[in-house]
Amino acid sequence: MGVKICCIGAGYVGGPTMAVIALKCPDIIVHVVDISKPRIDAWNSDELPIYEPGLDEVVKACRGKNLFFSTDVERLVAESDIVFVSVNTPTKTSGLGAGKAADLTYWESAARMIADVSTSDKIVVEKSTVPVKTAEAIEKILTHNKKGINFEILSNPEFLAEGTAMEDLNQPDRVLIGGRETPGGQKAVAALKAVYAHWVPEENILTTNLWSAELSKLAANAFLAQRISSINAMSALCEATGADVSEVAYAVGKDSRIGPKFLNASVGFGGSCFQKDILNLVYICECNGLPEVANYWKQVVQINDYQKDRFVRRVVSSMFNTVSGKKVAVLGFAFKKDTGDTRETPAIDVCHGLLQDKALLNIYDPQVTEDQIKRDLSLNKFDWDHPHHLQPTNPTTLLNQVSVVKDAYEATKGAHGVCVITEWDEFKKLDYQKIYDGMQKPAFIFDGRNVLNGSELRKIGFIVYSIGKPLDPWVKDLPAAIVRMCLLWFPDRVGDTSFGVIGGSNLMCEYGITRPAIDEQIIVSIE
Ligand SMILES: NC(=O)c1ccc[n+]([C@@H]2O[C@H](COP(=O)([O-])OP(=O)(O)OC[C@H]3O[C@@H](n4cnc5c(N)ncnc54)[C@H](O)[C@@H]3O)[C@@H](O)[C@H]2O)c1
Ligand SMILES: O=c1ccn([C@@H]2O[C@H](COP(=O)(O)OP(=O)(O)O[C@H]3O[C@H](CO)[C@@H](O)[C@H](O)[C@H]3O)[C@@H](O)[C@H]2O)c(=O)[nH]1
Repeated sequence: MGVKICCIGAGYVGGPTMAVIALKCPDIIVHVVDISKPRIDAWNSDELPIYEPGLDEVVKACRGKNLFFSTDVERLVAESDIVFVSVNTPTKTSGLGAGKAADLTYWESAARMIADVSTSDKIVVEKSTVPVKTAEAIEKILTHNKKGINFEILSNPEFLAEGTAMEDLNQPDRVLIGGRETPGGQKAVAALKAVYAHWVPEENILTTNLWSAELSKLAANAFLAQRISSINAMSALCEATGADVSEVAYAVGKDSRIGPKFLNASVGFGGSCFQKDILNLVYICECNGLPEVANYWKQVVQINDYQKDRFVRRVVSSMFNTVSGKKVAVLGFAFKKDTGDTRETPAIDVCHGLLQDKALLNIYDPQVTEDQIKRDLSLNKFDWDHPHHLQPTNPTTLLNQVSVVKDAYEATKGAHGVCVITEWDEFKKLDYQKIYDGMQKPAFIFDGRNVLNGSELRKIGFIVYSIGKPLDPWVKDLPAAIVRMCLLWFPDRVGDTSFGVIGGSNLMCEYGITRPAIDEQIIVSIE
């Protein structure tokens, strides 16, 4: 038998990554360990803890042969040659760097445990996404008890995307391994390279120094998210000008220097990585005395927040500036299709926005459970990224306004509006005539993913809003009416471009409304 691998953290990264290593390297024994017993039990059952196309088959093929899931963390770490660490690295919620910096509590406790239980030399691999220079701190922890054991630390960030994890792992664009430029460091790099070389072509295995590898992970996510924020920023301009964001994205992406990928305008990016990693990058820039660089990347997250907020405001303003007591169907809750993962999904912010305007939500997602949805709507920002059993919940009465239902037809029945938040394929194939017939009129559809055929829906009778597409006359005329009314209310502020009106529930000029209160929630500035 070859080397023994142990991976600490049986999550979205640890589980699939180790399953593929086990599949491709029958000579290697792979143990995946976790502090969460329910998670390990699920990995050992027929109902895996995560949904990822193609994962079941690989786990079933290897489990019990050279792939094992266990809570016997210390023993299995002690017995291994290579230890991957793939634990949570959430955003700090308090103290220095709160709201930005990475919280390395779980990483540090894993490193201390490795140092304490080890009786033989080990290669310790950073699989979690960590701030650049983390390896230096980890090295100090690993060597603190001076037992004469040699630890070599490597950075081997993971680039898989959820929903396509198995393809990404089978045929990675690249595998990145960073190590110390010492003979010991280079030997460790070669050992890890030999594992991936079982199936990844040599030219796709990149080796760098430790800091380049750590930073490349944050940089790659920042670049990807930046493309989405760029096209989303354009989507707002498209709506203001009559351009179509899909046409713009196609035309821009045809430039081979730019390329077509990651230019789909959306209600906003979600997922456990982009926001967290960019905030982490921002913090690192600030700590290194680079506020201009920090502000540049911060804007990617700010545009994303703006996009989610803009979507909610469109929904509310289109539906006569109030959704109070109205049923709104939310189709999709996962942060993207083909995953049951809801971490940092834009659905959470959209639902919160609508709930605060007193909407009654009927939520349906093919892969997300009612418990998960209600939990997500009750969690404070950033608390989702802790091991499940350590997440603090925050009971909220807003949940009284939420129903989670079993299919899209049930969700839309009797609804005033439908919001498509996740691009699940099944939403493209629904019988929209049937949905229209069952809804209140006028019936609204807000397509946050541009997956529906707007002109077909308009023929049925829907009022349609699609991100970054020419606006339906109904949607378009509303803000204009509000501006006109505002000019009457505040004639002294004409020409003051900093001035705007809220989209609060009492505002709809052509429906006999009262003068609105002004607050920071500006939706229309008066030009
Ligand atoms: N999800 C992704 O697509 C993705 C992709 C690339 C990188 N990453 C990074 O990989 C890391 C893990 O992400 P994830 O999505 O797999 O998280 P996850 O929450 O799904 O899994 C982490 C697991 O680690 C376990 N854990 C925490 N502390 C532990 C400890 N001391 N000992 C044993 N187990 C412990 C938790 O119980 C949990 O099951 C993060 O740093 C993340 O940023 C994630
Ligand atoms: O054109 C696009 C592409 C994506 N998204 C959204 O962006 C988010 C993230 O999507 P994606 O990147 O496909 O999924 P993740 O699983 O979050 O993967 C990202 O984050 C991982 C964790 O770090 C990295 O490993 C991956 O390389 C990186 O793609 C999702 O909400 C998508 O809907 C868009 O809105 N428009």
